Amino acid sequence: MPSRDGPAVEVVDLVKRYPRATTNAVDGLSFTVAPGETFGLFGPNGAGKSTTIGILTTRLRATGGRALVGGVDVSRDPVGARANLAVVPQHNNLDRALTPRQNLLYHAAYHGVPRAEAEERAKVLLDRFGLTERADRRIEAYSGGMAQRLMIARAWMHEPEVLFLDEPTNALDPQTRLLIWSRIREMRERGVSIVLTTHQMNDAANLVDRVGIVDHGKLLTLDTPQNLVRGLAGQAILDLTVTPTARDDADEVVAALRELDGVRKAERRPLPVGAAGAGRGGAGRAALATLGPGALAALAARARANGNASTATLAGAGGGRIRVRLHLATDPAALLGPALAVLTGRSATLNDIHIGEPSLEDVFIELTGRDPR
Ligand SMILES: Nc1ncnc2c1ncn2[C@@H]1O[C@H](COP(=O)(O)OP(=O)(O)OP(=O)(O)O)[C@@H](O)[C@H]1O
Repeated sequence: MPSRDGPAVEVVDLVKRYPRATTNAVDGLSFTVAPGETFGLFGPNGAGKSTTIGILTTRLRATGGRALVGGVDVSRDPVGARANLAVVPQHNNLDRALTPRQNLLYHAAYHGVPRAEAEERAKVLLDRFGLTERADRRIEAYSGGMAQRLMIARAWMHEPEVLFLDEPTNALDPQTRLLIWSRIREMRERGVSIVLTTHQMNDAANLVDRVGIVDHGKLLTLDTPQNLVRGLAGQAILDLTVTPTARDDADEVVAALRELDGVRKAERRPLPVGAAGAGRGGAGRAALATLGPGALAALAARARANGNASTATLAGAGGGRIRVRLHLATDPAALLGPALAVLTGRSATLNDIHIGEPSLEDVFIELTGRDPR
């Protein structure tokens, strides 16, 4: 990577208003990306992420403010800025008149990469992205995932200082997603600065150094994923999968759990996929520990010894399950007994317990709300 003082990307009070729009799509955005940093720009649909990337990659002109890539002002010197960057846009913009290999070579030629070097790079990249077999066939035959792999390989052909990835894993199957995240990780390890948008925040959480969350064109927060998660009031999460009795009301079960000391918030969550199996886990990436049926039985025994000798059952119940997430301001272990006592008192069945930490997605929801845009 070229060594240069100063940030890889600098955005200062950036504003974009589209013609005839009544509000700004980007509304006074400021952030910097350090050399070698992987920066996640997250936000709900319509938050202004693609517009910001459009300006930084010279596809769009800003209405106000400043944006520099590799130290070059994108509106004063778009050609100079383009030499420093590559972009993988949200929509396929491959040249269908060319084969995949030709797409790579054409891109390299545009950026002045000598022919022999370009051919060697194309060979290596086609291989790394699993595209060698189809390298010389027409693009129309490509699936969405293959096109996406090719666009990332193409972006890498001139080894840019800054790589912009706009939803690089959107609408891809899990295998392609894994491959793409691992190639992005390799680019990061080689010192390239990366700006990426994604709605797959928990996938990206281990990859990004810092995250800026935007909404309505404004920056809501900017920090490392660890600090963002730590800053979420309620340090830990206790997920309970519960089957209330047929005569009980699910919302009242949640309300009763909410009353417990140390519970900051209690909410219904969707049941994890596969939750029909007794004792199955599945709180997703946030989960740190699952207590199996043995541990649950021990807890039940403890609750009974404490005088709650009613009819709580553990694991194995049929329908009517609900998932309750307790956000705690206290140690989750200290809440297990009282939570179990509440359920025992209502003759509810406790099917599964997960102790976890909030995820980046929890931070995102907390900041931007639950309503779809
Ligand atoms: N070409 C355009 N003309 C007018 N308005 C636009 C145009 N492109 C985007 N917008 C508007 O600008 C705002 C920001 O859109 P943008 O595409 O930047 O959001 P985003 O965060 O990238 O969303 P998504 O996650 O859906 O890709 C939205 O209100 C959108 O409707």
